[in-house]
Amino acid sequence: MSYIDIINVSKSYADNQVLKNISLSIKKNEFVTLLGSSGCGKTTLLRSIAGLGSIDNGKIMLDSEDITHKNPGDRNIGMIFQSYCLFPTMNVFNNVAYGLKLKKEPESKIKNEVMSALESVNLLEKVKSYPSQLSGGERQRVALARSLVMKPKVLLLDEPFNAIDAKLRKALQLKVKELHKEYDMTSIMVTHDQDEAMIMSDTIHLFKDGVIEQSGTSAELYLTPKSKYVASFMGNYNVIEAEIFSKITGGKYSKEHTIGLRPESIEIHKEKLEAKANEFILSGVISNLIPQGNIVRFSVKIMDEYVDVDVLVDRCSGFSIGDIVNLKIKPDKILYFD
Ligand SMILES: Nc1ncnc2c1ncn2[C@@H]1O[C@H](COP(=O)(O)OP(=O)(O)OP(=O)(O)O)[C@@H](O)[C@H]1O
Repeated sequence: MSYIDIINVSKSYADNQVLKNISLSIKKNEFVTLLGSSGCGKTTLLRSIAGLGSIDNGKIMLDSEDITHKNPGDRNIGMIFQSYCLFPTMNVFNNVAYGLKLKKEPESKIKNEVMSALESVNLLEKVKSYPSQLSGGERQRVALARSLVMKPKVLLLDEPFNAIDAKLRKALQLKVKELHKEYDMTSIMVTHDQDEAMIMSDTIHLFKDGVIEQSGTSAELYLTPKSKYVASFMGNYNVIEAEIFSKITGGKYSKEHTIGLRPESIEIHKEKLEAKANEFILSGVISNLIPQGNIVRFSVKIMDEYVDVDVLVDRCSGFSIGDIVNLKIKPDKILYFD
């Protein structure tokens, strides 16, 4: 049973059609990400759900109610933007209390709710500070508390961690997930960062030019991408045209296909290998080694092509640039795209 239904939603700005008949369903308490490259329509859809932008066609349902034409203030939806949007002349307490004051809630209730929201985001000690006295991460947490205090049914997050450094970003991502559960919310986040989408989401909707290219869990999108586009977006797939794959493997692949290989699914060996049934053993030369945290990415030149292979950092001793190596590719690791 879905909680939010986006039904055949379309939107154009002049002759630029930004949303092309989008439909998707979101369950209660789900954490959903709208993922895609810049300009593909994610924010336009998020703003339509919030009521901050109109749509040309279609319907938006929330908890079985048609909210397509409802005022933003009547939707019980909270929104957090990349740019925080805090009031610079108000201290943290008053920024967070703003919405409750507008609703003319009693003073004692406002105080309790604000302090409890600030406690949730670990900011009690900054209650009297002004936005200019806070770091980017602290400002974003104030923005989060300001939304939480209104106890929205739905929380919308538009690239909320963009302006925050990598370490704090991780901590805030986990905090938001924790609060999403604690406040019993349904959350929809827009991002162009696939790692962030994979860390946070129950379901990812990957957009491409105003349509949803694929929806699923992060594992589904990563392991079974339905197209070359999804594979390139979700991971660091080697995407190889059939003609070239036929050339380097000596096999025969239909020209209509493109081959996808995940770098971590390819084995790399210094010693000579015997190919078992349907396996490929390809010889090449290491042209580059790029450390990437817990893995090292090897770029291996085979004829005129480069294939990326990921190896755990503690398994790469003994390999150097210029070494001749053998790659083993198992048949069940090969993906075929039309
Ligand atoms: N108010 C507007 N008037 C005209 N065109 C607009 C308006 N808002 C957005 N657009 C255009 O609509 C397209 C989609 O914009 P949108 O902000 O939804 O993309 P996005 O996927 O969220 O991108 P980004 O990640 O860069 O924010 C873009 O081509 C953008 O220039």
